[in-house]
Amino acid sequence: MRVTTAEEMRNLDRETIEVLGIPGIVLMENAARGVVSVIYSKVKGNSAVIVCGKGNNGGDGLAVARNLYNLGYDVEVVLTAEIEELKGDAKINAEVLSKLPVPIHVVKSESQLIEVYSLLKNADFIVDAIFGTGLQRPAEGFYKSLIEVINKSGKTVVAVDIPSGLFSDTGEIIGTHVTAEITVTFGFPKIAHIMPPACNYVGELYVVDISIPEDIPFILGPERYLLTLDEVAFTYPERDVMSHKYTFGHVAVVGGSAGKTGAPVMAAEGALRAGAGLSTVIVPASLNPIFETKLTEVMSIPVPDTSKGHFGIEAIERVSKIIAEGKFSAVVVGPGLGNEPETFEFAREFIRNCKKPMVIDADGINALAESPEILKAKTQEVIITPHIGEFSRLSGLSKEEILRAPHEVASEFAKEYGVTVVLKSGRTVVATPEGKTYINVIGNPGMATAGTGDVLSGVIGALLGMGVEAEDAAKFGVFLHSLAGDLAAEELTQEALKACDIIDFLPGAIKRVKEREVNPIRHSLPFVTHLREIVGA
Ligand SMILES: NC(=O)C1=CN([C@@H]2O[C@H](COP(=O)(O)OP(=O)(O)OC[C@H]3O[C@@H](n4cnc5c(N)ncnc54)[C@H](O)[C@@H]3O)[C@@H](O)[C@H]2O)[C@@H](O)CC1
Ligand SMILES: [K+]
Repeated sequence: MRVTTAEEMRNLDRETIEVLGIPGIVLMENAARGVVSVIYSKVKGNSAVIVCGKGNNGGDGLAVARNLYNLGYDVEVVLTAEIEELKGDAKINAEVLSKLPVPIHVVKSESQLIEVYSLLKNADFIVDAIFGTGLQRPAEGFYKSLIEVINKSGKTVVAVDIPSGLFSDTGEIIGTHVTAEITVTFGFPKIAHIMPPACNYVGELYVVDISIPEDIPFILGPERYLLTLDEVAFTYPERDVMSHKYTFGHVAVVGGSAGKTGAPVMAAEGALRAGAGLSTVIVPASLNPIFETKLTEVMSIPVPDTSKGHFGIEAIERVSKIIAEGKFSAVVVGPGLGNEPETFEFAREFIRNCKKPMVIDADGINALAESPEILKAKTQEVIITPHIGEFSRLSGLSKEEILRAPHEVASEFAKEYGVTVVLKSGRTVVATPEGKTYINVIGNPGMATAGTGDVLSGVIGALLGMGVEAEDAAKFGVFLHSLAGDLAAEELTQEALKACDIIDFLPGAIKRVKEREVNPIRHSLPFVTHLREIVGA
């Protein structure tokens, strides 16, 4: 499913009305009835105050008021303009409502906010329809105070489209805004619904199909999607009776250094659990006895090292030869490599030489920071999996610049360097060399613990090793890893979760993904859908 900006949504609304010929008032009614159906099934109480602004978001609110009234709710409306000042569909809805016994309090000045506060205090819940996608600047003066009064009331707030004061196009907070328990949005989620910190104030997100088709070719602008199971094009291959281990690929993990022997092990075991037929770690020889002790199914190939327990330049030729001549179908380079200058030189040269599909992670990425152009010369499938700090070193952007719009910076980098980027954070973004982005909304903060990135690199490596294209391997790998993290947290708590648990819960995640029925009807989501249902996890 698309994730849109306010302008893209306006274009979609306009085209649906003008080209398809669905009247705006129908879209507004669909929107309002979607909000009401969420209220009906999710919100306790039967008295509501609907706070309406003077644009179409307010128009939605007025239609919500009528629909709630029709269901028997006790409804009062606060409207920030005279009915005569409204326009178009919002005005029609205000005129209709004014003929019903629903009190409409016109409130335009701060002095009236005491009265508003007592109205709110007497209601069971509030519907916030002050601003939607039309917010142009931070809420100030009267509007700022109105929003503060809503927040101070302590009542359950259902936001229409977006909590008023949040700006649709960014996860950044631009000013005072409503904090909602539930947000019901229309058509498609907006960036603010998905990206932090704004998404923290949205509450439970529902998306209503208001009759705007997803595939209208006239949405220009960057292709930005939620990472949903439907977007994940990959399905595991059937395991034929005559399958053998090489049928499912052989992943090589190049990494490890003194003090960091766990990282390649987690990557290699993650790869096996994600379905790889074979998995081998290629490690500094002086550490090999440790690997031999730790590993059971995973094999190890020791390579002469600096004798201080990390790879140096003398290992370049040997490792390159092992990879070139071995039956490896994918390579993961980076887990636990360490950051010695000679190790970085090893990593750069190895990456330059390697012709197999590869995942570059951790210190493999740090090694590229001084010469990222190495990536441009790669012709095979390449996926880089930086966290924010690694991406900052690689791209030269500050962490603040990255966090402002991770989907945009990841997309720019992927296009410029021709690689698939998995930019890891609480909202991991997969960006393709064509510039498409997929934002992951599953997973949990319990996964912010050492080693989870190593597991992810192994999972993605396994998929690449099965011959899956980089984009699908990255998307499916991120999805599966997050789902395993959620299943692990459910059983073990977020606090206790550690990286190896994700490996242990991969089987459950694979089972869930395989069990999910693929519905033959495209976009066959119900009329009103919770974010989690959309994602399919
Ligand atoms: N046909 C459509 O376009 C549809 C629109 N829908 C609703 O319409 C909304 C968008 O409506 P609008 O474009 O009318 O915009 P909004 O209703 O979001 O708000 C715009 C109004 O607030 C004013 N405004 C903006 N920022 C302000 C600020 N900081 N301080 C004070 N005033 C400010 C604007 O001048 C305008 O009057 C969507 O969020 C959605 O709720 C839905 O009804 C579905 C169909
Ligand atoms: K709103």
